[in-house]
Order: sequence, then C-alpha cells, then structure tokens
Amino acid sequence: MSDQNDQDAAKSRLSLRPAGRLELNKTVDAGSVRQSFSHGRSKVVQVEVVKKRTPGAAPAPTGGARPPSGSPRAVPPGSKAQPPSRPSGPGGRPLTAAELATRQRVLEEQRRLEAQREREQREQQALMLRSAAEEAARREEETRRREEEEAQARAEAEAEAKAAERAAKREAEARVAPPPAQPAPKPAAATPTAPATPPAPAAAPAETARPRVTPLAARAQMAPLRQTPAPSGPSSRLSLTPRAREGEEDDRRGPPRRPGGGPGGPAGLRRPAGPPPKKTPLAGPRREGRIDVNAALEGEDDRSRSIASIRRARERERRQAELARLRSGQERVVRDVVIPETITVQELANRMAARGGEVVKALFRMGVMATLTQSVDADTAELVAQEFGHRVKRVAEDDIETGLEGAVDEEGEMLPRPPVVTIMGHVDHGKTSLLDALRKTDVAAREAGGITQHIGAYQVEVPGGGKVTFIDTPGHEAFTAMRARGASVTDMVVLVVAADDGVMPQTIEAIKHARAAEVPLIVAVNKIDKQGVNLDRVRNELLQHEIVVESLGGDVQEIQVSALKGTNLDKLLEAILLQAEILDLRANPARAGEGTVIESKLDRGRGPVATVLVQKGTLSTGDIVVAGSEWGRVRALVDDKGRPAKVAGPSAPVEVLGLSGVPGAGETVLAVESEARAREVSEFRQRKAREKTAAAISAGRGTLSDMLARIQAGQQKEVAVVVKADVQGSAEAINATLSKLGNEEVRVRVLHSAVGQITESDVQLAKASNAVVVAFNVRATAQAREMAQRDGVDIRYYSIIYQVQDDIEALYKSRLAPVQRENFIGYASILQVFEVKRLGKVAGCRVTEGVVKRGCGVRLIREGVVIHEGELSTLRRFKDDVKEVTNGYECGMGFRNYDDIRIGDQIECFETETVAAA
Ligand SMILES: Nc1nc2c(ncn2[C@@H]2O[C@H](COP(=O)(O)OP(=O)(O)OP(=O)(O)O)[C@@H](O)[C@H]2O)c(=O)[nH]1
Repeated sequence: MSDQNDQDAAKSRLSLRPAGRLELNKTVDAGSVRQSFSHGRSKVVQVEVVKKRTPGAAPAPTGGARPPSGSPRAVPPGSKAQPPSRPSGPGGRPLTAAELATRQRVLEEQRRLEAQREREQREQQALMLRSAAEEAARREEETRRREEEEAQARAEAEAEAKAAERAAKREAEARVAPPPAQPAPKPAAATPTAPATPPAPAAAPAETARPRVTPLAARAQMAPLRQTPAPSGPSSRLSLTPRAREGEEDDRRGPPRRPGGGPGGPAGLRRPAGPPPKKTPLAGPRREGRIDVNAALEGEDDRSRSIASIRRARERERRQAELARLRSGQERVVRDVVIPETITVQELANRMAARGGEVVKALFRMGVMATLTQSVDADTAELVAQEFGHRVKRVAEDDIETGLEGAVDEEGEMLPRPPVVTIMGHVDHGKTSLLDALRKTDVAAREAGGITQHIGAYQVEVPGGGKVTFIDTPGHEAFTAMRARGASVTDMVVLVVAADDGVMPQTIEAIKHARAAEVPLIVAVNKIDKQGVNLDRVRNELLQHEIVVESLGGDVQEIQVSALKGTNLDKLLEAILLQAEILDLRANPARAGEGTVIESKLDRGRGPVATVLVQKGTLSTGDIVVAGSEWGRVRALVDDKGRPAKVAGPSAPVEVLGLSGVPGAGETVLAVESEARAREVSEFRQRKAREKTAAAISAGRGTLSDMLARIQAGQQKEVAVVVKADVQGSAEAINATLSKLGNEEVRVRVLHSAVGQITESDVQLAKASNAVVVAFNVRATAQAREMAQRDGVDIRYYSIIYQVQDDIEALYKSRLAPVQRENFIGYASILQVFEVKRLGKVAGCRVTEGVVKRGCGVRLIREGVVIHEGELSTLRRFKDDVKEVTNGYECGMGFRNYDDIRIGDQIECFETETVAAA
C-alpha cells in the first residue's frame, strides 16, 4: 500500500516536469526549478523530495522514490516524472542521505542565487539602456510638444479673452436674464478624485472640447479605472509583476523596445497584427506611453509629472493671470523698444519694463544662455521684445550718438559768458610768468585768501568787473598737441613775444594754431622792463607773419607787458574783455551742461578726476554725464580755487568727480537724461576704442614681424613704446616728443598711451609688440612688475620728459644697424705691369698719397672711371711681402681675381670699419 502511495506520489510529481525542459539535476531532492516555456517565458516552481529509500530496493526505471506520507509536493499540471536522484546505499544510512540532501540543497541554492544575480545584472543593463533611449525620445517629444503648446496656448489665451469679453458683454446686456450655462469643465479640472467607476458618456464632450490636454485628463480619469479590476491589497501590486517580468524577459531577448513597438518586437508578440485596440477608458489597465520599469516593479504604474507639464501649468497660470488682468480692465502696455546693435539683457529688460529674470528665461527658451550683464545681438533682442509683445525700433550703431548734444539754443536764451583764453608763445618768452601774474590779479582769489590750485585752467575776476578763463598750457614745444586742442576750445589766443627775443619758431607755430582754430590773437609783448628792447623789430617780425598790430594800422591788439614786474596786466585783461565783446560770446546757462576735458588724472583718494571747461549750459552735481568713453554721475564739482561747487556755468573750469574712468583730454563732456543713455553711449565708445586698440595691436604684430625681417635684412627697425603717465598732458607730451624721433631706418612708434599705473595688460601689450614701457611719474603694480620681470619687458621710469626723449633716442640708435664706414688711406699710380708666375699680372706702382696696406680695399681708376673694385692680394717691396708702403715709395701690387691692369691706371686704396649708427 505504501508502495502504491509512493508510486502515485511519484507519478503526480513526475507529471509536473516537461521532457527536455527540466533543469533540475537528478540528484536534487528539494529546491526551486525555473522552467522555460515558449516565447521566452519562464516560471519558477518549488520541488521537494522527502523520501527515505529502503536498503536493497531496486530503483524503478521511471522513478521509484517514495515520498513520506503527508509531505507537501509541488505538482504543477503537465509536468513529467523525474527519476530518483540516486540509489540508496546498502544498509540504508539515513544520516548520510540527509547530509547528502542538505549538501545538494545548498549547492542548488547557490546556483540559483548565482543565476538570479546574473539575471539581475542583465536586467539592470537593459533598464539603463532603455531609460537612456526613453529619456532622449521624451526630451525630443517634449520640445516638439512645447512648441506646439506655446502656439496653441497663445491662440487659446486669445480665444478665452474673446470669450470672456463676449460673456461680459452678454452679461451686461441681459443682466435680468438668468446667467448662461457654465462652459464645459476644463479637463485640467478632472482630478484623481473622479469616481472609481467607468466614466459616464457625459465625460466625452469634455475631452473633445480640449483634445490637446487629453493625455492628462485621460490619465487622471483612468487611474481609478485601472484599479477597478485589480483586487485591492498587496495582490494588486503583484498583479503587475508577471507582466513586468515578461517585459524584463523581453528585454533580455532583444533590443530596447521602441516607443510604439516595432514589427516583430515584443510589443508585436503580445499584440496580434491588425489595428491597435482603441484607447478608451474602458480598455482596461493598459498603460499609456512608456512604462518606467522601476515604477512598474514598485507598483507605481502612473507616470511622474514631467517638466514640460510643469511648464505648461505655469504657462496656464500666466495666461489666467493675464486673463484676469484683462477682465479687470487693465490694458497690456505695448512699448516702443529701441534696440541697438548690441544690448545687455538688463538694459533690454529695462526698456521693456520687464523683470530681468523673465528676459533671461525668455532667452533660455530660445536656447540663448545669457546673464543680466551679458549682451545679446539686435536680432535676439528683437525676438525677445516681440515675444513680450512690444514694438521694436532698431537703430544702427552710429545712431547711438545721435541727439546727444541736444537742441540748438534759441537766441533769446543766450547770455554773455566769460572769454576762454589760451596763452601761447616761444619757450622762455614768459608764458608761465604771465599766467602766474594774471592769476595774482584775481580779485576772488585775493578775497578768499585761497591759493589757486593747478587744474589746467583757471578763472580770473577782473578788478573792473567781468571774468576771464585762462587755459593753463605749459610752454614746451612737446605740448603743441595740447595747445592745438586748447585753441579749439579757446575764444582767443594771447601770443606772448619776448621783446628782447622777437618772433621765434614756436611763436610762428602758435600763430598757425590760432589761425587754424580761427580765433583772434592779442599780442602781449613781454619783458618790456628789459633794457634796450626794440618793439619795432617785434612788430615788423610779426608783420612778416601777417600779424598786423594796431600801431601799424592792423586790427590785432598789442599790449606791452612785464610779467615779472606786473606792468600793464590790467590793460591786457581789458584788451581781452574788449575782444570778448567784439566776439559777442554768449551761451545758454539754462540747458544741460556740455564741455571739454582739459586735463584728467587718476587721483589716489578721489578716483578719476577730469578738469572740464564748461562750454554750454550748466553742469551740476548729480548730473549724469558721458565723458568720452567714460560716464558717471557727478559726485562732486571742485572749482579752480579748490572749493566745492554745486554748479558750473559756461566758461567755468571745474574738476568733475564720479566718472567711471579717466577720460582723455580733449574729450567732450555731456550731461545726458538717464544712466541708461550714458551707459549705452559709453559702451558704444568703449567698444569702438577696443576695436581700434585691437587693430593697432594686430598692426603692431604685423609690423613687428615685418620689423624682424627688416632687422635681419638690416633695412628697418622700430622702437615700440607703451606710455603711461600721471596726467594726460604728460602722456601727450611724451607722445609728441617720441613721435618726432626716428629716421628712415628706425622709427619710434607709440603703441599705447594712457594715464595711470602700469598694469599687467600694459606689460602684455609691450611683450606682444616687443615694446618698451615708459612710466612717467607712475609705477607698476606688483603683478605687472612681476610679469615684466618674468617676460623680460623693459619698464623705464622717468620724471623728466627730456630724459624720456634722450633715453628712447639712445635706444633706437642702439638698434640701428652698424654702419660700414669707408676710410680712404692712399693713392698709387701704375708705372709698369709685370707678368709673374703663379701670381699673374702685378702692377709696379708708386704710392702718390697716403699709404697702401696689404689686404686693403682697392678701386682701379682708368681715365677717371672706376673700372674695378676689389681687394689687394699682393703687396711687395722688391721681392719681399710687406704690410704697408707709404707715400713716395715704389711697390708691386696684385689684385685678387683681376688682372686687367694698365700703365697709367690709378689705384685708390681704402679700409672699411664697422661703426655704430649715428
Ligand atoms: N625781465 C623779465 N623776465 C621775465 C619776464 N617774464 C618772464 N621772465 C623770465 O623769463 C624766464 C622764462 O619765463 P617762463 O615764464 O618760464 O617762460 P615760459 O614761456 O613759460 O617758458 P616755458 O615754460 O619753458 O615754455 C624766467 O626766467 C622768467 O623770470 C618779464 O616780464 N621780464
């Protein structure tokens, strides 16, 4: 009976295992078995063998294992019988068999674990691959969808706005009538709290009304539906697992599933060929789109919210806010946005009256990553402005400066203004002495007891009333450039001519500058206190340069002064005021200030300081000004006497503090309406300056390489110089001095000249162009010094302009190619011609002048014409080779590689030496 039971049990167990599919080792008594089925599916079954064989029992051919009664068995239907794992040993040792069984179980367990690990690894790889592919596809899809949505969103917003308007109108028209039926609820309103039953057909119109948002709505509605057929509790989660596992198995078999499933792919295997099943809420728990396997494994079968969906939500919010604004009657402001060729993001935002962040976001959406301070081009800016719904007005680069100088003053607004005078003249004729003497006449300074400070210009209050502004130009020739500029801001020139010296070169130059600037001259004949001066000589000399003084019947005022003694200074001031009256100098003080930078410097404590001569209007503290390529809000104004001032009217010299940098002397200063405008102009000018510098540097590089070639060829050299000075005037003076140096062989080129200490960029420039850095009353920063030392850049420090000149002159001379100088040493005339073996023709000569030396250079002159130039190879006296033969002696001379010599020819002998270029 028990045998019968055993056989029954064996049969039922054997029936579990399909032939050829069994993976269980025959020796296995217990454990789990993975069975493989068609289409790659697999299944794990538990197998247990709990049997004790009796000794001597013959093994049955198809299994004779007898399980103990009552032991549980996994008996999957369809499985086949398995033969017993092994025959029992004689004597029936239950302990050994148990041990064996345990060991086998352990072994089997290990194999199983290993197989599982492998499977997990493969799954992991498949997952990663699929996730990457899915992510790429998702992004692509999102971008496309976002673009579509943005377009549609705008259309919707407009439609909604119109609908709202219509509704409002209807409401207003028929207030007494019952309110119209509410529009169909938006699909977005369909929340997961929808009933967990199949949706009523009434839900369909809502979806058709908003086809675009169907996926969201459908998901929201389908979520409960999917749960409906699944049993609640843990089994609902488990119900997904086999399917997910199937997917995993699929992944192992083939490439990652493409969205939608390709033909022959796993999706194709699951789904029969033909039209896909219609996606309806009743279609069961089938997922939409792709499944996140992790989520599927964890039972979260709904997709997480995508970034695109968040964006859409935000966009919707924005539209709703806009709609609300429209309903509340607020009109959207459409502005005219002026867009130059480049504009910073912040500035663009300012012009659109939008938040900077919004503009950055808009740019980001367009694929432009820019911060607030970065500039974008006009095309990009235009797109952004259009997206914000503004009208765009494009302007060209040069348009930026249009209208900067303001309107032309009306005649009625003009008031008399003090004349601006420049004193010019030859060196040592007494310009500085005269300026000092005139300064001392200043009533205001005397009253204030203050000391007039040097700011490049000062104003004198004339005892009899009225004011005169003097441009305080230094007197050396090197300052010609400054004077030339001074003449352009000046109303008249006082030409100082020393009575004892008369008209000198720089006097003539000054006359030319005054003429070029079309300003009248007043001649101040100085040093009349000196004994024996001849005024007529001065007048006549002036006449030669078409300056006809009043005493000679001309219209040029002539005042005889003595700066030293202070003679006739009042007369000079009177003459100036008279000339001013003739010129009818007037300006409108009631307009925005406008002037010219006379001098500028970088003050250690006060920052950039510009001495400005106001020419039009009034400059006030707090004004926003553009000074050349710099700009700033005027922090403080300091007058020529060092006193703080609130305002500076026409013809007033004043120090301006608060600029962003040191403007160049001669640059115009303009008060503008806003910071934005100032910044725009300043940026434009700086950009232009940078372009110019870059061009100069590249030109410098080109010239450097050319220069190197020329140096090698011994043709031309160049001394490149970078000038840094404490004040603009000095920088210009050095420029003027240096540009005069050089000759056709070597020239001096000033690459860059500026105010301020030497920075790393200066050293870099000098290094790039093999230049010398000239530091005039300034020093290098520690970093620049270090860099110069490292890169071998020569920085030379000076405090006297003449020294700069001498030094650079010596430098360029040192770079001149050494000169081969020829020194004549003697003449000889040929008396006879001999033929000598091995030497060829030898001339019997007499030295007629100087000396003839062996190896010296010779020229053979026949009838006054040089017919050969070469070297002397032989010099003999009698039969001996000698080093030299002096005048009056006879000698034999042979030429190297030349023997066409005749009686009566002259031989010119010379030596060459290499000397440094002069
Ligand atoms: N006797 C006499 N000497 C004068 C007079 N004015 C100036 N000097 C002298 O002339 C010399 C030159 O005077 P400056 O005022 O330095 O002349 P400058 O034209 O400014 O010279 P630079 O600055 O070198 O161009 C000085 O020694 C003065 O003392 C004057 O009216 N009479």
